[in-house]
Amino acid sequence: MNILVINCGSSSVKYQLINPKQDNPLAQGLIELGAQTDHATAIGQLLEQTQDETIDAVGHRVVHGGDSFRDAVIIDSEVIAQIQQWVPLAPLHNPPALAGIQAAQTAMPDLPHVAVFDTAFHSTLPRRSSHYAIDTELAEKHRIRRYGFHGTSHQFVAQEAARHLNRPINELRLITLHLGNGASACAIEMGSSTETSMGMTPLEGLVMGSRSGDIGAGIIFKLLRDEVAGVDELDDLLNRQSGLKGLSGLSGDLREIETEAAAGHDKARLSIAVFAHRVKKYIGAYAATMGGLDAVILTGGIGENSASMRQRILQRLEFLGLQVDEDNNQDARVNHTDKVTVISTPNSRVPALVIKTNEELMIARQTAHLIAQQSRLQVDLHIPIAVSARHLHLDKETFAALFGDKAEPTHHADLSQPGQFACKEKVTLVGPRNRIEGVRLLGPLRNKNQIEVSRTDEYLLGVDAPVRDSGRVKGSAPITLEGPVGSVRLNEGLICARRHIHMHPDDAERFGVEDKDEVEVAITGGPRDLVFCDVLVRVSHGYRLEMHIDTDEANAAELDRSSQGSLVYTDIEGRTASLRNLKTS
Ligand SMILES: Nc1ncnc2c1ncn2[C@@H]1O[C@H](COP(=O)(O)OP(=O)(O)O)[C@@H](O)[C@H]1O
Ligand SMILES: CC(=O)OP(=O)(O)O
Ligand SMILES: [Mg+2]
Repeated sequence: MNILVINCGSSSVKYQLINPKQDNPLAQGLIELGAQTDHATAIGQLLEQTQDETIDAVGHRVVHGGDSFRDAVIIDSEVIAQIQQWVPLAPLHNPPALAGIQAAQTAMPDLPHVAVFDTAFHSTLPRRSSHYAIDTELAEKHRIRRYGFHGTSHQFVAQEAARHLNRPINELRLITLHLGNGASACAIEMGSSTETSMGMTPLEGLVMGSRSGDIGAGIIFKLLRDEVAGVDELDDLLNRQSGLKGLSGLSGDLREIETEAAAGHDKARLSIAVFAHRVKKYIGAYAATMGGLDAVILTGGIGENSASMRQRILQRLEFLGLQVDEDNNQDARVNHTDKVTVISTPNSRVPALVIKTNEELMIARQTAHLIAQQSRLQVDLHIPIAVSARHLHLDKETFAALFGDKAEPTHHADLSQPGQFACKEKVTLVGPRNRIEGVRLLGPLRNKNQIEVSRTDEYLLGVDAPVRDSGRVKGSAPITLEGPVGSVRLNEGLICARRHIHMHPDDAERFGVEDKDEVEVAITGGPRDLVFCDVLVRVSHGYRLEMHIDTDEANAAELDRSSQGSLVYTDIEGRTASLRNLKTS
């Protein structure tokens, strides 16, 4: 699937055509806007430049989605109206995004268009970090709270860092520093944003190219009262004439400032010092709010490219367990193929990583995921559910000991999985506390004994058997079996079977899952609906679509024999999407 990703700014339209399964884009470009080139003209040019490739969907970067969106959405008129609402809080970013969406929808009316929001990743901010300390009713009425931005980038580099460190993201406390023209820091605990330096608008927090970042609110009153500037002038002053640009008096481009600083320009030096100091301050703050730190990640044009700025930011953080290797820092180079470089010493307890961000790839992934999910909605997602009562599989030797040397398993009834059948033979399970009689054998015989009971059965028997995938009986619970001819004491073999779904490869393709995936299945439409998590998918040409659960699980959901569930998809990055739709019947 090829996704056209559009990032519309006030002065340019940036685009990339991406196959989300590949690191490098199929095409990319930047079209300057001007007197002759409005958004519609730019989109026209962009389509000419990509005409050799197919486009399956369009992903748009939208900076401010406020609290209206927690995830990417397919754009419709309602979504556009919502984005419009947040224009006053992102005057630099949302109007060009809306103009871009409108132009792209006009030019490509038959394609799905998806909005991916900078704010979405920060929808997990806890109350303590999203609230400003002002009157809560006033804040609520005017939707004044901290939303945070650059979420796509923070999330992308956090995932890359976890992959590089070979640690599950839900074990990590990360600080990600997106340092570009806009700059923000983020504290990420267990994969979720818990603090970030931008607030209600992208003006807050770190020093930026032309934005002031944090300043005392009193400064604004003073400038207004002294009539130094009106409201619009102040807006321009803080958004466009401050930050590195305001401090240095030169420009917002760090490269130029670094050149001048090296030549002795005092204000250029000051601007670098203030920038680095502010970032360091946030690192300390976030290490404290998270109660520790497992890695620091630098990204964005400055984070990826300026070794001297990285050095200033990270020096003297040994007390946090972070020690920079200056040679590695100087040599660090990242690109879309070699995304990650470690710049800390081997002994540094907290690694420091430079990571090439890729907001466009992240937008393409989320767009593709949403489109795939939509198309799955069109297909039949029902899964028949079979409730397994307690039963057992035996090996030849145990069968002979229980039923006699000459005996063979006798066919009673076919089971739904091809080749499997229920036998006439039954045994008694003997536990330390109680016996359970009449437990049916399933055929054909196997090479390992496996006795599958429910938790309730375990309590009755007085044993504690592990939850296991079928076939994994090593180290499982012991049990005694009694048959008509003899009894056998097994040292292992008793399990509580892990819930699973048998699928033919065609089903797996239709559901978009693979062998050994873990999925969730929602049971809806009944009197005791629930979602089964940790359901194992087992794919084989020999299987027929069916979910197997035990009697306890079926009772908990008040299921009868003809019940069906529906898959709740687990997406590429392991978060759960809300596709729990269909009902049992
Ligand atoms: N080699 C470099 N050395 C220092 N700064 C750099 C270098 N390359 C890019 N930058 C800085 O990165 C910033 C732009 O970051 P970028 O992430 O591209 O911006 P945007 O937020 O517009 O996407 C500018 O301040 C630029 O000076
Ligand atoms: C939110 C924001 O500041 O974005 P950018 O860095 O693209 O200006
Ligand atoms: Mg940026």
